[in-house]
Amino acid sequence: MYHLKKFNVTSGKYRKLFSSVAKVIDVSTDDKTNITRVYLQRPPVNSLNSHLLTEISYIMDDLEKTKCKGLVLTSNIVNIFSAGLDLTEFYKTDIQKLSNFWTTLQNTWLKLYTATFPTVALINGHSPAAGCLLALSCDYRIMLSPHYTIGFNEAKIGIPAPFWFIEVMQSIIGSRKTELSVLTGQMYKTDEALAIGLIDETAINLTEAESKVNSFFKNIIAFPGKSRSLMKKDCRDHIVQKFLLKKDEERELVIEFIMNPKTQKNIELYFKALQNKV
Ligand SMILES: CCCCC/C=C\CCC/C=C/CC(=O)SCCNC(=O)CCNC(=O)[C@H](O)C(C)(C)COP(=O)(O)OP(=O)(O)OC[C@H]1O[C@@H](n2cnc3c(N)ncnc32)[C@H](O)[C@@H]1OP(=O)(O)O
Repeated sequence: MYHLKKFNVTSGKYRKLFSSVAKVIDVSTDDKTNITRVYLQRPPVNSLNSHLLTEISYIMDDLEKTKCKGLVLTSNIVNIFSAGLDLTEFYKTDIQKLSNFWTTLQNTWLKLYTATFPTVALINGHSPAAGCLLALSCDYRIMLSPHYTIGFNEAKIGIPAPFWFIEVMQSIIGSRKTELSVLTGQMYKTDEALAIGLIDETAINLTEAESKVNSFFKNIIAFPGKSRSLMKKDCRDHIVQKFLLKKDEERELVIEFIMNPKTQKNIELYFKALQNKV
């Protein structure tokens, strides 16, 4: 359950706006700029389960209502931005739970992708699969170097990345690079990601990253009217419309695919490999 609390913890630069019972997210807003920082903090690896996705979804709703001027999406977990979807949501589940989970993912993604305010991903750790999607769905990406990786690795698990994951990547790095990337399940190091345009800037530490985040917002914050958000809508609308058209059909395909015993076996093996890695 998510609560909006406008309590004034104003001792620091930021005032706390939100709190959630399980605290899988921390949120703070700069009083002067009305730019909000959302920190994912679901141990151990910020994997996206129903609860975390629902929290993100509520926050997106609240930020739209409170006329947020900008969102910075980042992580409070050391070395991890997000490990992508929580694979336990796929493993030994039932149709109703899976259906609810997928619907939550779809709805939450749509809110992030169509946010009317500017969004920046400060990628301060590894970002595979749906973690990569979160970052790609923001308007701008700044990633810490050199140790982290980002990309769609779904091919390696034996589950296809959904068409809208692929189309978002295509809109950023183009069709050929996306095809090469998803078919090989390639994870890119920070500098490689910059070279193919998957991210916009790199930073050697958090201080430099924050300074780049501030420059991004400084450039656009004074733009008058709604022209920026209208153009963002135009740039993304072809993906959004296709997504809305196919959303229900896709959920059924996902259920069929994930519930298949062969897929369950692949997920089990992948989990074992994760646990046994040296
Ligand atoms: C036409 C038909 C279409 C049908 C389509 C069907 C389905 C579509 C769905 C496809 C979409 C998928 C998107 C996804 O996001 S799938 C998830 C992909 N994510 C990963 O593969 C990440 C795997 N994890 C890692 O690579 C690493 O854990 C790491 C994130 C780089 C962090 O490494 P490290 O710091 O070394 O931590 P550990 O590896 O030791 O992990 C700690 C702990 O966390 C567990 N874990 C890791 N990732 C996940 C995860 N995604 N879900 C659940 N649990 C995860 C890991 O097993 C460890 O657990 P233990 O401590 O118990 O060992």
